[in-house]
Amino acid sequence: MVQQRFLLITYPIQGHINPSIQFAKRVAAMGVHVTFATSVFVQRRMLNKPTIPGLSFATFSDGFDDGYKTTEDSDIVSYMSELERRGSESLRNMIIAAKNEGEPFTCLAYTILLPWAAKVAREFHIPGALLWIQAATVFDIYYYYFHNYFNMAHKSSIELPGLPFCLTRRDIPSFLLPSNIYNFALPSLQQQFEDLDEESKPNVIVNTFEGLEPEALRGIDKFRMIPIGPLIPSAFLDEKDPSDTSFGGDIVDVNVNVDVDASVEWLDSQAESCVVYVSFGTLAVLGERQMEEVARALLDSGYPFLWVIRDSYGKQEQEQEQELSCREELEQRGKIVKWCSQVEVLSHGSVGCFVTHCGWNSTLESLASGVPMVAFPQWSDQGTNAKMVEDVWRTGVRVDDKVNEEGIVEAREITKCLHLLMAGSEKGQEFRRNAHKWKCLAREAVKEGGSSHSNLTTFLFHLSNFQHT
Ligand SMILES: O=c1ccn([C@@H]2O[C@H](COP(=O)(O)OP(=O)(O)O[C@H]3O[C@H](CO)[C@@H](O)[C@H](O)[C@H]3O)[C@@H](O)[C@H]2O)c(=O)[nH]1
Repeated sequence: MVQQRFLLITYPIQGHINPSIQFAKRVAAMGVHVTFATSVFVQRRMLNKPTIPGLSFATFSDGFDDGYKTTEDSDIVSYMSELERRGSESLRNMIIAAKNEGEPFTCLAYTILLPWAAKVAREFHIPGALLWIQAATVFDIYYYYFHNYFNMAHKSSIELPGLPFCLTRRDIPSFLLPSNIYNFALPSLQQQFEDLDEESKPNVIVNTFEGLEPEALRGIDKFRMIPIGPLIPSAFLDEKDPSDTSFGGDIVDVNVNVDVDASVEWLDSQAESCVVYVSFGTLAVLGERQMEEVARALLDSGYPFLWVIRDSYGKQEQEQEQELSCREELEQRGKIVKWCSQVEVLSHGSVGCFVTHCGWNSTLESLASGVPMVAFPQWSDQGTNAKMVEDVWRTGVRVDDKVNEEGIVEAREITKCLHLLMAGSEKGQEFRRNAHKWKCLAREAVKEGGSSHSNLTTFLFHLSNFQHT
């Protein structure tokens, strides 16, 4: 039997690192050797990288080994092309070196925004595998968009083949809307889909599970969609490995003193299901006015809260963090942190609901922990995820983002959503019951013999057969 060796490359941001590092750990636990590669800068800042048999780490330079500080779209566009140039070169070198050492890679797996990795895989005749770290539904929507099924410039809502619900503008990934102002993502995604079109039945490994998105997973015949999620540390899924309590890829600024235990210690002092947990992920930067409205809602609604307010990543050093006007009162009534172990927080018994931007990882982590959500999407795939949270899985309520012409969701709207989930209303109880149901189904999927576990085993088996033929 050929020893399987994966080279897994991931785009250097937290929302991509977490699921891919978890994928690496799962695959390594099945006897595959995995080399996990991402940028020099990000890997230097990763806290507690896992040390498990079969998993090793490699870096490549993206041209910003001392950090990358901008959120300007034009800069990101040039970053992406530099990443492609340097990343492809490094991948080639890694593949050649491994071959020369007699330990050649047998699969090159890559996450989204790195379509050039597929080209390198083809160049060396190594099977490539896309690890799609967003919802299967989002994959389908992009597929239909790039195959000219719809254009939101002329429509206010659409129905797509295989998807059992209608999508309005706010449910569509924001990059596909006429209002989109970012140019860095779409060309890369388009390239990805064009590359997949060249293959006859490409494998797409998806961070979801069968019960969660059955129609989307089967919607497009052209692909073999392989749901293997949720990709969450095993300890939070009741799996066999209780020692796996973190992703192991937290990208924390070494200059920021982060006490990750402080949040859990504070949660320990709170009553059951009474805390509102608030986080908008690792990229979104809420404007000053929006932050004030969230703060007002937390104070007005009266529930204890844990709120993650990160230092804004793109902020220049000379810029001051904007201080909230009611910061002192907030500190008295709840807890504000710069970072926490979100998976630990969500699995804590005192958390009653999650105010989330609906990044795909946060959405899955909340589902797998049985925590109902106030969906507060910002951009990218988050509107689609919010749609499913509210209307498909029915585990939460979405803020009405049409309430204010400036695009600000006002405090009273957020407060209304919080009361709906926290004050024992009939609808809130229904959402809580559903959240519990999805938690059980997520756990079923990943346990031995469950659908995600079996799918991953089968995928690895086919891959090793491929090498024999
Ligand atoms: O204090 C914190 C805050 C976040 N996290 C973790 O960071 C990850 C955040 O991922 P996600 O919820 O997906 O949000 P983003 O960081 O915003 O992710 C980006 O990448 C995702 C995957 O492609 C997309 O779904 C999002 O829209 C995009 O913004 C999750 O695993 C969280 O558990 C922590 O551990 N502690």
